Amino acid sequence: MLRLETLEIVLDGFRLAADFSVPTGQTVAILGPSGAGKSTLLDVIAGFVPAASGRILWNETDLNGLSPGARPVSVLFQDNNLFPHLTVAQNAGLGLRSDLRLGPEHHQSVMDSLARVGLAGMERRKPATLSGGQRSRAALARMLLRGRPLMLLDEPFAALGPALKADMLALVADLATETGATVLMVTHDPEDARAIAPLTCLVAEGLVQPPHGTIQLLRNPPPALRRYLG
Ligand SMILES: Nc1ncnc2c1ncn2[C@@H]1O[C@H](COP(=O)(O)OP(=O)(O)OP(=O)(O)O)[C@@H](O)[C@H]1O
Repeated sequence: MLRLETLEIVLDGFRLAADFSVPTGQTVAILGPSGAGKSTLLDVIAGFVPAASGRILWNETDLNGLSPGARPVSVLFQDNNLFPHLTVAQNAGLGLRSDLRLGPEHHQSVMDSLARVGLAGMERRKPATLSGGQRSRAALARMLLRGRPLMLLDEPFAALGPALKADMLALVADLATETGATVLMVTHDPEDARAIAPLTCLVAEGLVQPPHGTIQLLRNPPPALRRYLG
């Protein structure tokens, strides 16, 4: 279980508070206005930004003070964070070892993960030769290989067209089910939440609200969400 316990984030004039739990294996959408703090929340959980106070617990372990690499977390950003000079297989392989010293068993895992995300046969390609969707798939393969139980997605598919985005969301949902991962996904699109996240946290007015049922929340939005949805 992920627990944010009286968590407070303070950055210059910006403040954000959170106090709730997410059960293991759940997929939660993080929805809210621009500048509300959605990305900052993920950055704090991932360890890129320190919390001002409170605890971030993963199965009773406090993550505060652990470096990003030591946390049970992998992050997928919109730009996919692929290295242009590395092949698809090498980019994925970074999920296993950051120095890319991979043995034969690692190579097999890389091939398996690329096949799982639909990139079989593209192992030797460079990111620049891939479509946007294929780049997202390569980043997902790396995430699979990292094998971390907490997946943080920051608007990963915002640049993709609707059909491709739907495919990628379905792939994320399948991978989360297969691996039992807990997923927090920042999105601007309520339809993304509806598609794969049974629960949604609304971020607005300095507060990350505890997860609510997505369908119920969107059917009967509180004032802050109604303002955001327009
Ligand atoms: N390193 C930082 N130092 C100071 N303020 C910051 C820093 N990073 C983010 N902020 C501020 O924190 C607030 C929240 O930003 P954040 O990017 O988390 O919002 P968001 O909800 O993800 O927005 P968007 O939907 O537009 O991506 C903003 O006011 C931003 O300017």
